[in-house]
Amino acid sequence: MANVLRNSAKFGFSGVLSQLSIHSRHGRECVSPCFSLQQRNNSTSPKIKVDLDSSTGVAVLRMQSPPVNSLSLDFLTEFCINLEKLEMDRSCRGLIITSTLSKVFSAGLDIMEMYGKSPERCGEFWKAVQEMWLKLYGSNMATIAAINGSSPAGGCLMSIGCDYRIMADNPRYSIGLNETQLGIVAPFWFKDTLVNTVGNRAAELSLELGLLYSAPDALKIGLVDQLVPEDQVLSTAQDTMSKWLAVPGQNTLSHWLYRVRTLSLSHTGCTGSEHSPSHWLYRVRTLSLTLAVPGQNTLSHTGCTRSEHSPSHWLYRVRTLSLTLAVPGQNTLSHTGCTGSEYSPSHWLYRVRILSLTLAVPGQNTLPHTGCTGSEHSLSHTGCTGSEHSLSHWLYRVRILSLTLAVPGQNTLPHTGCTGSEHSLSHTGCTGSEHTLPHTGCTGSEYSLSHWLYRVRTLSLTLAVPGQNTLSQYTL
Ligand SMILES: CCCCCCCCCCC/C=C/C(=O)SCCNC(=O)CCNC(=O)[C@H](O)C(C)(C)COP(=O)(O)OP(=O)(O)OC[C@H]1O[C@@H](n2cnc3c(N)ncnc32)[C@H](O)[C@@H]1OP(=O)(O)O
Repeated sequence: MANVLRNSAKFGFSGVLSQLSIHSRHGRECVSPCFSLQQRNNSTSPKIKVDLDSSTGVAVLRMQSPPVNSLSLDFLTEFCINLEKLEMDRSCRGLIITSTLSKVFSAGLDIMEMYGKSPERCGEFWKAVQEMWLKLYGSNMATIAAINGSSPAGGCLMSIGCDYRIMADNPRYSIGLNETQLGIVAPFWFKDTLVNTVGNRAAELSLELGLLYSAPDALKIGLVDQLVPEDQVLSTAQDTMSKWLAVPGQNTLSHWLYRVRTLSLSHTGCTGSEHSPSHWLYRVRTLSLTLAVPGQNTLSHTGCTRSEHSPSHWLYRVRTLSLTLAVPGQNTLSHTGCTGSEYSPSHWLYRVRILSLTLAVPGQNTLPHTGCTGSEHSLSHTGCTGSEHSLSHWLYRVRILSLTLAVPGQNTLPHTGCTGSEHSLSHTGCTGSEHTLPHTGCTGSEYSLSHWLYRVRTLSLTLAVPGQNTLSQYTL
C-alpha cells in the first residue's frame, strides 16, 4: 500500500490528471447515456453480488472483492451495471449496500488505477468513478449504506451517495474523505456531497485536514446516521429501509429536488460542445482546482501567487471560491476584477458574493463583474435610479417581490424593471428538459397557486439565475 502511494506521489497524480484532461477535451461524452458499461467488464469472478427480495422490493448489494473492495475499473463497471439493472427493475424500490469482507466496507478508489496507466484507461476509470456516484446519488431507489468496516475516501463517497448510513459500532473502523492526507484533493463533487451530509464547517475541517473519523466520531458529526453492533448492521438496514419505503413517494419529488442541485451543478447532463457546463465543470473545477499548487503556474490564472497557504488549505478554499464565481466561458477569477494585491481573494470574494446575492436585480445587468470599473457598487448600479428608495427599501422589496409574487408565465415583477416574458419559466435559462419544471412532476394548471409558489420559490432559488443558464448558479 505504502509503495503504491509512494509511487503515485513520485509520478504525480497531477500528471496523470493533466493527461486525462487532454483526453477529455477530445473524447468526453455524456456520462450516463453514452457510457458503455458492458464493453468494459472484462472480469470473470463477480465482485458484486445482488439479492433482490421480491416480497419487500429491497435489494442487498454485497461488495465481495478482496482484499479491500477497492474501486477498480472492473469493480466500478460491475457495480454500475448492477445498479442500472436494479434501477430499471420497477419491483425494486430500495437498495442496501454492504460488504462481505470483514473489517472493510471499501478502501476507496483503487490506487493502482491511478498509477502508470494510459490516458485512455485513466479516462475510462475516471468516468466510471463519476458514473458510480451519479447513479447512486441520482437513484430513484431509497439507498442505505450498511457500513460494516472501514470506508475511506471513495468508500466514503459511496456511503454518502446513499440516503442513509448505518455503521458498525467499532472504533477501529474509520470513514472520511482523507484524500488530502494522500497528497491528492477530493474532487469538488466529493466535497459537495460531503457538505450536503455534514454541513460546511465540518466538511471544511474534514477536507483540509483529510480526516478519517472513527465510527463514534463519524456519528457525532453526522457523517453516519446510526451506529449498531456489528452483527446487526444489515438487519438494522433492512428495518430502516422498510420505514423509508413506507413514506409515500419518498423517492420522487422530495428526494430528487434535494439532490438535483448537487447533481445539476455537478456534471450531469453533459451534452455537448467544448464550452458546455460539463466540460467546464470537469475541466476547470476538477482539473485546474485539483491540480492547483500555489507558487506554481497552475494557479496563475487566478492571479494568486501566494505560497503561504498550504496546498490543502488553499485548494479547499480556492475550490469553493472558484466554484462560487466561475462563469463558463470566462476566465475563472479575472472577471471578479481582482487585479492587484489590494484585495486578498477572500476579501474580494466575500464581498462579491454578498453583493451578488443582495444587489442582483432580475432582468437587469446588475452585477456584471466583468464590466465593473469603479462606481459599480454604488446604489445606482442596482438599477435604483432615485433617492426615494433606500438600499434596504429596495432590497427588501425586490427580494420579497421576487420570491413571493413571482407567477410563472406572467410579468409579476414590474418593480424590478422586468418588462417582458423574462419571468416566465424560460427566464430561468433552462435549456434542456432536465431542468424544466416538469422535472419536478409539476405539469401545470392542476396545481393551485400556493402549491405553485412553493415550488417556484424552491426552484427559483435552486436553479434560476436571471439571464443566465442554470448552471452558472455558482456565480452567486
Ligand atoms: C486516473 C484518474 C487519476 C485521477 C487522479 C487525481 C486524483 C483525484 C482525486 C481522487 C480521489 C481519490 C479517492 C480515493 O478513494 S483514493 C484511495 C484512498 N484510499 C485509502 O486511503 C485507503 C487505504 N487503505 C487503507 O486504509 C486500508 O487498506 C484499509 C483500512 C481499507 C484496510 O486495512 P487492512 O489492514 O485490513 O488492509 P491493508 O492495509 O493491509 O490492505 C490490504 C491490501 O489491500 C491493498 N489496498 C488497500 N487499499 C487499497 C486501495 N485503495 N487501492 C488498492 N489497493 C489497496 C493494500 O495495499 C494491501 O495489499 P497487499 O496485501 O498487496 O500489500
